[in-house]
Amino acid sequence: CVMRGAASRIVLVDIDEARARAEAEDIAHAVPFAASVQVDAGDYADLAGAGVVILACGVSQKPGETRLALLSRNAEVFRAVVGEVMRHAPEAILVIASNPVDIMAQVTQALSGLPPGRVIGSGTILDTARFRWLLGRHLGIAPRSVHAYVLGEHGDSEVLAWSAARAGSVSLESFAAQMRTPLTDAARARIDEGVRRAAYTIIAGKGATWYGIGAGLARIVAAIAGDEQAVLSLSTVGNVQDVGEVACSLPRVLAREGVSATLMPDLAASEQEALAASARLLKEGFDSLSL
Ligand SMILES: NC(=O)C1=CN([C@@H]2O[C@H](COP(=O)(O)OP(=O)(O)OC[C@H]3O[C@@H](n4cnc5c(N)ncnc54)[C@H](O)[C@@H]3O)[C@@H](O)[C@H]2O)C=CC1
Ligand SMILES: CC(=O)C(=O)O
Repeated sequence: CVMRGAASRIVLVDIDEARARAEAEDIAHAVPFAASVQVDAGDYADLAGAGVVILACGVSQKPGETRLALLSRNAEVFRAVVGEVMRHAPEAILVIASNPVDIMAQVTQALSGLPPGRVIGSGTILDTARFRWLLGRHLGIAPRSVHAYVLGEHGDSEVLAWSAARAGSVSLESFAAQMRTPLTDAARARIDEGVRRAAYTIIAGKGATWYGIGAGLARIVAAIAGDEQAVLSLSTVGNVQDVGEVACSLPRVLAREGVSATLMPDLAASEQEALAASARLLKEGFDSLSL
């Protein structure tokens, strides 16, 4: 957020106050090279007047651990945190990053009582970035010119929407024919694995993922602050594939008031089935909690 000037003031609140102070100071040292942002550590009262509150607290995956395995521990953390945030920043849009992010977004919506469009899980914004990056590298074009989305869970059951993907303005099949860059089954499988397993690989190597999600969260904040009507793959509560009320990612329109609309891509039948299965898994996860 500092590097792209997505906010005028950032307050870090953490149960570990020494860590919050240290992170705030370290980040503040980037300010002279970036945007004029005031960065401090604080407590919940310092969130008063915030336009956006990002919830990234709780536990994270150990190497090999799934995101879903964090559910009961992070639901416990959110029971304590969401009430404090609502008490001090009732007007804020809540952006959720903690995993399993889709279920944590639904937990937050239930605990806060906010309208679904004002509680936004970062969902597959990061997986979509990974997909665009890998596709762009394979096709030899800039990731920004790849229009492709990952849908459903931010996790093992996620769905890469190959049939709706576009390179520039054309389908992947047309791109392959025009540019002589075949997208073989083996290449698709490699890209799928690279997207789906990215967090496991990075966590095995360095313990956590930081930069991709940081950039994704800053993109979300910028779209809200700039009232952009940007289309991003985000997780909010709604009925998906007739599964019932569940939070999972679809391309959503995001602006100052939060998510205002959802754009269901044209999917192949197998992708629709995979999306329904992913949504069912997330709903079962949420239903297993007693809030
Ligand atoms: N949605 C996504 O794409 C991504 C999600 N994540 C998730 O974000 C979460 C945080 O990850 P990291 O920053 O790597 O973990 P971390 O362990 O470095 O930070 C978590 C922080 O939460 C704080 N915390 C714990 N309980 C708290 C409470 N009750 N009140 C206030 N603060 C509390 C801890 O003191 C710690 O500083 C994890 O659940 C992780 O899985 C991480 C990367 C990407
Ligand atoms: C940790 C995580 O959820 C990710 O990097 O995708």
